Amino acid sequence: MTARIIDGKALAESIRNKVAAEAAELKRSHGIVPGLAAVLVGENPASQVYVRNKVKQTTEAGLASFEHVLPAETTQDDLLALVRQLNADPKVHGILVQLPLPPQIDPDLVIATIDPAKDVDGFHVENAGRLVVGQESLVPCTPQGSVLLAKTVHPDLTGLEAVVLGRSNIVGKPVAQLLIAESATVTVAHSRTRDLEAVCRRADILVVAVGRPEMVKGSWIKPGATVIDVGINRVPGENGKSRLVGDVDFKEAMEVAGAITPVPGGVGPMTIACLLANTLKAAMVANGLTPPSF
Ligand SMILES: NC(=O)C1=CN([C@@H]2O[C@H](COP(=O)(O)OP(=O)(O)OC[C@H]3O[C@@H](n4cnc5c(N)ncnc54)[C@H](OP(=O)(O)O)[C@@H]3O)[C@@H](O)[C@H]2O)C=CC1
Ligand SMILES: Nc1nc(=O)c2c([nH]1)NC[C@@H]1CN(c3ccc(C(=O)N[C@@H](CCC(=O)O)C(=O)O)cc3)C=[N+]21
Repeated sequence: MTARIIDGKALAESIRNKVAAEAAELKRSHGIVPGLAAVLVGENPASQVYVRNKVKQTTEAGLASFEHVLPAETTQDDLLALVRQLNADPKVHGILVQLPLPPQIDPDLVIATIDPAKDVDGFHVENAGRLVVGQESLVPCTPQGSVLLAKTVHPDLTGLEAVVLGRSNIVGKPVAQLLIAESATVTVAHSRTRDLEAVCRRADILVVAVGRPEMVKGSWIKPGATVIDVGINRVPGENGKSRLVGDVDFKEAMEVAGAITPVPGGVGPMTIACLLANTLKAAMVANGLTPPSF
């Protein structure tokens, strides 16, 4: 069997087009341009790819993009001062502080300082808590994108066996919460899980976010399962160049899975599309308007 490849690029493009149309209408009817401020501290190579794609797609969707690139030595106080300034800026509806941050800065404190209404990453405890209890919130982008991709294969996830490999606050845990909300039966596996391979093999939907290049092999996958590969890993490629691979061994998985997201072209583009959708949503809610669903 050869798995169907889930086209994250195409779905992301359709979401971005919808954001662009809604943003144009918002500008025409209310004179509001949703603004996204992104803060990058230091020079993490993975983060730079993200920033580059993000700025381009933000402006293409008709949103305003405010980039703040700070040196790696930036103090925590200086970063917190910038976050407070962005909280107070009426042109800024969404704030994203790129993670990871350099060691002198406490990421929890930075996230806690972001106005929850502008927290388009959905990392603030207020948004994380709202997601858990099922209240309206800004939902983390990568988890939102991952579940939207799974739903292209299974529009109704009710009763399906879902395994999430990884329990980080930014990916694994919110993915699990979204799958619970979709009425899947959810198992969260991590580095202390016993017999990981057997746990993964139970999954109808396997979402992998471990940050280990090609760790999940074909033998870990139930025949016909849907595999959502969140991993973005840069590994040495041919003639000195690097290439991107996921956390799943794509070649092996293709032989077993029913459907799989590629890397690149899977979850990555969806993360950015959902970020733009969250920024539009934040701008509309800030102005007392009802945002569309995506
Ligand atoms: N596509 C996108 O837009 C995005 C992609 N990513 C990618 O997703 C991946 C995960 O990111 P993130 O959640 O931030 O990573 P973290 O490092 O924060 O979390 C990794 C999780 O995987 C678990 N884990 C690590 N090694 C193993 C192992 N050998 N066996 C079982 N479990 C293991 C850890 O377990 P434990 O908790 O026990 O330590 C942890 O829960 C990365 O490749 C990252 O680059 C991230 C964000 C966005
Ligand atoms: N506060 C915060 N929020 C994040 O969401 C966040 C973060 N920090 N730090 C870094 C990670 C990583 N991340 C990516 C998003 C999109 C692509 C992406 O667009 N990937 C494309 C293109 C890759 C390429 O250009 O080759 C793809 O997979 O097809 C990659 C990586 C978001 N992250």
